[in-house]
Amino acid sequence: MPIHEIRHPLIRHKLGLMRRADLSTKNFREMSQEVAALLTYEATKELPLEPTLIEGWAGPLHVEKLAGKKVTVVPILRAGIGMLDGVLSLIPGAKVSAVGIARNEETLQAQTYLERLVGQLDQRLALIVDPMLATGGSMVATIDLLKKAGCRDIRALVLVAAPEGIKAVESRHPDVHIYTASVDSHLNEDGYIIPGLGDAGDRIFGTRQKDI
Ligand SMILES: O=P(O)(O)OC[C@H]1O[C@H](OP(=O)(O)OP(=O)(O)O)[C@H](O)[C@@H]1O
Ligand SMILES: O=c1cc[nH]c(=O)[nH]1
Ligand SMILES: [Mg+2]
Repeated sequence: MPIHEIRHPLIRHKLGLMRRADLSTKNFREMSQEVAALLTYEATKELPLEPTLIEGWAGPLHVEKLAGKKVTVVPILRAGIGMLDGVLSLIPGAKVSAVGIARNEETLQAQTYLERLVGQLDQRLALIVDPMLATGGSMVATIDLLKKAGCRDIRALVLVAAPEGIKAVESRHPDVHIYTASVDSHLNEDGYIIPGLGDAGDRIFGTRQKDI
């Protein structure tokens, strides 16, 4: 099942606060990072481990370490930056590949303006971060770029997902697992998620919020 709605009490509580229209920019930013960290915990639950021999305080000892692919975090600019540090708080050694995509407000088409993929993506697990999965256009475009660069193990972390966006990702990229704090009801006529969070980029960057 490629969609994972993480119904952890801490996530439910924080997301409930984030839905408040009067939440300050500071608190919205902090909670975006906190929920991102909690989603990271879930998205990495099945990562393989391997035994390694270390010198412990009482002598040689077998412990476990992460095996296999290293991680690249892929924030979709701008709003994805609001989740980046939350992921890095748990995976501090990860590489970061930035993708800049802006949704045209009239057509809702995703337009790519930056592609800065680093490292050997064919040997890495990519964790895409973006607060909102609405029509799915931005996420599908990002996955297209990563696959073109050879990446085969891709997971998406989003704060809120609309059924329309989930369907779009599932039909184009059924191998990509989506981890979200909430599957919301639907999109409104302007392509905003209901109940959603409003314009996540504006709330994270403190810019004007569109009248929706
Ligand atoms: O699923 P979609 O219909 O593509 O919509 C979701 C995208 O829209 C928002 O970004 P926006 O284009 O507003 O850019 P910003 O992050 O620079 O604010 C959001 O952060 C997603 O990237
Ligand atoms: O609800 C939405 C949809 C797209 N982008 C946002 O920031 N919010
Ligand atoms: Mg925005």
